[in-house]
Amino acid sequence: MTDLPGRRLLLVHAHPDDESINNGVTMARYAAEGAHVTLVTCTLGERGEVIPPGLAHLSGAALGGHRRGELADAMRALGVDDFRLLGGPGRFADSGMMGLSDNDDPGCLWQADIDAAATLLVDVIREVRPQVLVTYDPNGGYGHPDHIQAHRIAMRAVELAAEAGCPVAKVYWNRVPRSHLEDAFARLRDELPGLPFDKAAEVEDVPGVVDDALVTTEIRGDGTPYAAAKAAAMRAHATQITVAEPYFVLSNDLAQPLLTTEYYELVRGERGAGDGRESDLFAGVTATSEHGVAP
Ligand SMILES: CC(=O)N[C@H]1[C@@H](O[C@@H]2[C@H](O)[C@H](O)[C@@H](O)[C@H](O)[C@H]2O)O[C@H](CO)[C@@H](O)[C@@H]1O
Ligand SMILES: [Zn+2]
Repeated sequence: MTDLPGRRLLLVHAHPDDESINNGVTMARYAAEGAHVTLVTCTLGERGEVIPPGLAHLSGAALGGHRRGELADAMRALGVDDFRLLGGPGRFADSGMMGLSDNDDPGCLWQADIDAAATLLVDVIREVRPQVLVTYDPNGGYGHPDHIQAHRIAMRAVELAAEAGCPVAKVYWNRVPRSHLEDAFARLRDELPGLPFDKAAEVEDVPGVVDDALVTTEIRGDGTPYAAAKAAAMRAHATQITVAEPYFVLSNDLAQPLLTTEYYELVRGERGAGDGRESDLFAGVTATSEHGVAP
């Protein structure tokens, strides 16, 4: 694998928009630094709600196709050109929110066989040979069936890839430290009267919120072009997200902070040297002949 850029990052997400919300700064930074960034999205989000009234007619396959276009626009904003749908467009349907009858759709991600879906992701790992993989925690951040399955598929694919001689050196889960969110929500509540939003979400509504001690790594984007890139990528997902920096809402119209520092928990692999949190997902990834960072 000598023709690949040195550093290779793979992100596994459930729907178009999750990548920008969770990792927009991270993806933009590493793409700008010349790393190879690969996004795998598991569904097209065809069971999502639609915010703009002018697009309210979109549903099902039409919405899925439209969100595929939003994803391409978001990737352009982040400078990422390798973005794929797991198993190809429409292979796995959006499962809907937990508890809905949509979850019983035999073609939806929630009903997918984990090993079969993970094998599709192993094909990507064999091709790209990422040193680092990012996905959700076991609860998918907030309990959405597709997020939970994306976690299960990604973690199983890492196991299968290692057995096949394609180890992923470091695996991270998306996280947000509670204390940071509490400060950000305090500011949001103060500023809410001047915002184009009526209500604020709660700290516990934010996917992946955990005690600070669990957060091993932070990728800072404040004061960099990567923060603006993230906001532009989130705006590209206009059916799902309305941005009024430094805040945004989903279709539930509950305002939450648009985070320009992104946080992670290292769950597999060795932390980089030094005290405190890592500031680089590739910290400690040693150059090797096959999978490491090129010397
Ligand atoms: C961020 C995310 O994962 N969005 C999912 C989610 O969408 C939410 C859902 O429609 C909910 O009913 C709304 O209240 C909330 O505002 C939405 O963010 O679930 C959708 C259906 O599975 C999915 O398409 C969307 O990407
Ligand atoms: Zn999602």
